[in-house]
Amino acid sequence: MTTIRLYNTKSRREEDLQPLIPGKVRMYVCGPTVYDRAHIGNARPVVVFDTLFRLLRHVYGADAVTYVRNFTDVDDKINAKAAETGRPIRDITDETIGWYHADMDALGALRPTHEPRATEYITPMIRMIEGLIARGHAYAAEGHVLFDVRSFPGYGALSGRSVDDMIAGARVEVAPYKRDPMDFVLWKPSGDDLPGWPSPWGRGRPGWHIECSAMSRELLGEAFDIHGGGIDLQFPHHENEIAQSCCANPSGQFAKIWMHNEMLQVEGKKMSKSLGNFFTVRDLLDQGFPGEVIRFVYLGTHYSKPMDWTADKAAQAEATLRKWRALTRDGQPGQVADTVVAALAGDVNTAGALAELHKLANAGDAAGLLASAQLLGLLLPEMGAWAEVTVDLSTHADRLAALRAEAMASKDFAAVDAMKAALMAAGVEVRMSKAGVELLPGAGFDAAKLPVL
Ligand SMILES: Nc1ncnc2c1ncn2[C@@H]1O[C@H](COP(=O)(O)OP(=O)(O)OP(=O)(O)O)[C@@H](O)[C@H]1O
Ligand SMILES: [Zn+2]
Repeated sequence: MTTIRLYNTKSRREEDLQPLIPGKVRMYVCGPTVYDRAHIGNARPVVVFDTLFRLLRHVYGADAVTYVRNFTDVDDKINAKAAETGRPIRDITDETIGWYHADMDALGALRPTHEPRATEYITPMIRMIEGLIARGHAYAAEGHVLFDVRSFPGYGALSGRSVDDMIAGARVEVAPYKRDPMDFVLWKPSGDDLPGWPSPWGRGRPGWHIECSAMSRELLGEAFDIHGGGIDLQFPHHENEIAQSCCANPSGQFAKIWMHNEMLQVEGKKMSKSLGNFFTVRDLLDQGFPGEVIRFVYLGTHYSKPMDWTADKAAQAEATLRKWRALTRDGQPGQVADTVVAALAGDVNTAGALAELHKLANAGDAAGLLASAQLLGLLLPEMGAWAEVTVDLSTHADRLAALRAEAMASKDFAAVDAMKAALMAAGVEVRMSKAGVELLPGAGFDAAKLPVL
């Protein structure tokens, strides 16, 4: 059986994946807080861990892999959205989950085995908090329950920092009910206008971190193989998850391998809602970028490296996929190439796997290309509709060539420039050379926007 090697953020080295239960793999990935459309940064962990999920299913068998990704549907940002819009919280979270599914399906991401909603796991959260209090790791104060960070010597091990360094570096909330500024909230009180559940500490709601600890324990057990998420979650979220889970279940070891995807950036900064420098997956799909093209762009960069979205990368991805789709159009998938599996098994080296796909295409191995690309979530039959669009742009090309010939004589290029701009606005790639005029439908092509001749 193929050995999969993964970089473990916790041990800071690559490790062989050796499932705790031989032959079965359990993976948890932190999912979205549902109050708004996912931006393309939020989609990066989805594609990364979907690719790993597909590899695990290939190596261990589809039924041997359990993948859990949660929905955080109780959060102050959701409450704020409800207050701002006057809409019921459940409407907002249901609608956002529907969008999330549609957008991530469009990127070829398989649905995880379980997608728990935090609000359906309040009882296990309360039970876990009670356990933490009983073991002396948490304390109740003024309707809140706080985790006592100093009670867990391993705090900071994931990010490699001491508690004192963290206090200096983080913006920690100082509150009168906290024994230590680093102590974090497990439970907080809710007024009548906010969502709340009865608890031993009064009506209230859970803190964010306890959700993942409680849901992973319910669905995967006290110890499991892989925990993933964006690197922005390493501290404090994952550090807090480890503290909660290890203290509540001292015999378990929680997650064995921690994986973190680097950030999708805009001009060197993390794409994020708070910075306002974001656009959504839906924006790209609406502009006509096929989901498959977006996925290909993500796969071009290793998950541990920051990446930018550029139109240039999308154009290259689209050209490659058109070629591969044409090559594999009438064929059936053959064997997945060992070279592609080997690349992915080396810490999910997706860029390396794409390089192997290029080799298969160059060798004319259509059946191998199709099977191997599908392992990466590409060239799936249900994602190919966009590539079937064939358009005849020859009339437009002839007209542009004629305008250019006139302009050469008159030295007035205004009409050429206007026609070129109109074609580009319709998503047409315009290539003009001495040899002639070539027009190709590009990313975002929309026949309805073509200039009328
Ligand atoms: N720019 C980004 N690049 C890659 N992953 C990201 C980026 N921004 C958020 N993520 C990841 O998206 C997932 C969903 O996170 P969540 O819904 O909490 O988004 P968020 O962090 O609130 O977004 P924002 O930072 O824009 O407010 C997490 O795994 C998080 O690490
Ligand atoms: Zn989490």
